Amino acid sequence: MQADVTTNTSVTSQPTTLDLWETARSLGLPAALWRLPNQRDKHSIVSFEERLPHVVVDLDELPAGFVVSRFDSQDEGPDQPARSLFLRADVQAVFPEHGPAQLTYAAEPPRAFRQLLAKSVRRSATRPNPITVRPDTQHEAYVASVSQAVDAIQQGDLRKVVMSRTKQVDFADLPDAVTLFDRLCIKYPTAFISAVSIPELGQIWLSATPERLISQRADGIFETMALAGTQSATQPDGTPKRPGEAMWSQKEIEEQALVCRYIIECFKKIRLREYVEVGPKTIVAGNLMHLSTCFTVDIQAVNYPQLSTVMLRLLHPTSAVCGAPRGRAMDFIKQHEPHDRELYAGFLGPVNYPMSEEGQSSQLFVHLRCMKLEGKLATLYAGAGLTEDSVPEREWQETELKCQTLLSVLGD
Ligand SMILES: C=C(O[C@@H]1C=C(C(=O)O)C=C[C@H]1O)C(=O)O
Repeated sequence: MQADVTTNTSVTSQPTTLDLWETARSLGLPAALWRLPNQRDKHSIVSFEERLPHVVVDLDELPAGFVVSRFDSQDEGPDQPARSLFLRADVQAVFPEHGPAQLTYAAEPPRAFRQLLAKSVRRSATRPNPITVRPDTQHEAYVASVSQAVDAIQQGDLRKVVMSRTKQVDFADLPDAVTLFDRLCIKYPTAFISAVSIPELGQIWLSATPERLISQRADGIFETMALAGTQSATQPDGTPKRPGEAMWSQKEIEEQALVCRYIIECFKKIRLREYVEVGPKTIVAGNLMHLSTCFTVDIQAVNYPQLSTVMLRLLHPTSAVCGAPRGRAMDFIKQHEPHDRELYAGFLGPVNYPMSEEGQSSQLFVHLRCMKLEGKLATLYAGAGLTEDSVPEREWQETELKCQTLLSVLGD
């Protein structure tokens, strides 16, 4: 059942995620709501800047906030560091699983803010909000572009390229992003779940991504991961597969190894050898399984305080979402994909944020298994990594499976 949001006038000193989200939305203010992998607390921030600044993501410079970056944020010029939208944490809120919400104001809110926030938002009796999935018109073109990519790879122009497609879904009524966010949190406990409202674009983005781009943890550990290779997490009879039961083909093993190599090349560029590499291992990401290798570095031990910022610039967009070599894969994507990826396959997450008692951390994720909401229309995005052994129809089926991650929480 889809919830309906109405405002009633009872005063609350205990705002919910929905109260804060709706207060921001009604004042045209940007907001982000997220839940980290394997955690239960939800976090939210509201920015009092109606138009978001574009910033260079420098973790030593930015104040606490939430960053959202386009897939092609590098395109401002070869020597320009990527620029990202930045939601400054003017209000920071943590919503523990049990116990009261804690709100902190870092700036003076607009006049109506506290007043509106004090009026709790109730979901009125839930009303069905059926969805209609628009018929796919992209199948033929997608399959043709996979064949072209395979030809280009076989001719040696490329080693790997990630081609994406979209799927559009109409809601009967305006969907409630917080209800969808809550459903994603329940269904995908190991994913990074987020909802980001960008009023100046008229968009809300929702995602349940399995892929960490970079983290700078409160304990001074840098983390990144190489994720690739995809298969269903269920047996043909519908029973869940255990990770140990996953069988990986040579194609998938090589595809993931390419992403690992790409990360190691980035470490090499900065002459960093002291990284710990664990994997590849099979991980479960909702309805899917992937191969994952985790890389960690002790930032203090290597005496490289800028490591996270430097690696972010080198890594994005990784060969897990773009391809290898990066420049040629990017050109191929621009030539062959009919849509603009916008924030899909970009990165997002909290930076310099007091996420736990241990201190601040920055946690950026690759924006996958995501959709853009514009009014009653949802656009879902999914891609597949192509190598010389790709079979076009199978790659299309892989994008269908990836769309299911979000699609499965949209209906009633
Ligand atoms: C491109 C996507 O996912 C990426 C591509 C994968 C693959 O090609 O197997 C697997 C995980 C992600 O790194 C997506 O979900 O849209």
